[in-house]
Amino acid sequence: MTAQKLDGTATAKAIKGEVAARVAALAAKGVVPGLGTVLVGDDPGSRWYVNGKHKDCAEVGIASLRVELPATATQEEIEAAVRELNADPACTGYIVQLPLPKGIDENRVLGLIDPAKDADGLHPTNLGWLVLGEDAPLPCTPFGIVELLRRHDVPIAGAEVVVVGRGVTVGRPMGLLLTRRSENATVTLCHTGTRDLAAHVRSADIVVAAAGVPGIIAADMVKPGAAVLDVGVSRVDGKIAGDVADDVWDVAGWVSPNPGGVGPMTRAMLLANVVALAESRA
Ligand SMILES: Nc1nc(=O)c2c([nH]1)NC[C@@H]1CN(c3ccc(C(=O)N[C@@H](CCC(=O)O)C(=O)O)cc3)C=[N+]21
Repeated sequence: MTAQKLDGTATAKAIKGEVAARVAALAAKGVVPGLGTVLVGDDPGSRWYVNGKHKDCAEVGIASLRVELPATATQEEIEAAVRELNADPACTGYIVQLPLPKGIDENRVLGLIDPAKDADGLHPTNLGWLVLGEDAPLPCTPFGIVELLRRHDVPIAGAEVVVVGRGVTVGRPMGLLLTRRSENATVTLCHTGTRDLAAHVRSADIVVAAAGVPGIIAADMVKPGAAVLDVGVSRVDGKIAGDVADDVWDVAGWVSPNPGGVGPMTRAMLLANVVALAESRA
């Protein structure tokens, strides 16, 4: 094991400390930020994530509001929950836990979130602000990946980055974020239609693996010394399997473990987004 660990657990803890200090400064002005969550159905994984978010809030002094709907909830019922949080002054920002049950129009629900309360940064308006280079809540996972790299002094400016996966929560916004002037990376966005994935990955100084295919990034695809971020979350025999094969640690310069890498950073940036929304309103 030669690669250095991109320690998401420790970095998230540091960020939570910074968020707690910002929450305390807001409290001095009489402002208590509140994070809302909308959980539909009883998927144990989703429930586990949402519980974690409320635990994180308690740790840093953010109030939390929990909305739960049964798996049988209709489009109208979910939309009503969103409207209620939009109107609730105690709710600074909120998330609708994805995925929503089959048959629900997810994009319609996301589109109804007040962009000024979009803790996930996934509202079309906020994705648009990202394209335009204006300040707005950032999608938590890409935001967390940038912070994880920065705080481990991995050079980003001028780096060749290969992102594997074009999903809306990770891959697509990751490319937008890293190509901003402030990050200045060169990004190649690979996906299932990419003809020669290995050739692309081999040229990368930074690899963001968000395909959701266990072990898709093999050691012989990685440039020696590269930074490899493992975003994939698959379950194999009840255990979390990332997109990055174990022997990549022998070749890479940095690797984010999974668990303990990008996941805790995603959670920390959600808190950072909520406190930033509260600050901009205070
Ligand atoms: N609206 C919405 N926003 C999200 O941010 C969102 C979502 N929906 N749906 C599901 C995905 C998944 N996600 C994770 C967050 C933290 C960990 C995490 O902290 N994992 C730990 C432990 C993993 C374990 O042991 O199960 C780790 O990586 O160390 C993982 C996955 C957020 N998501």
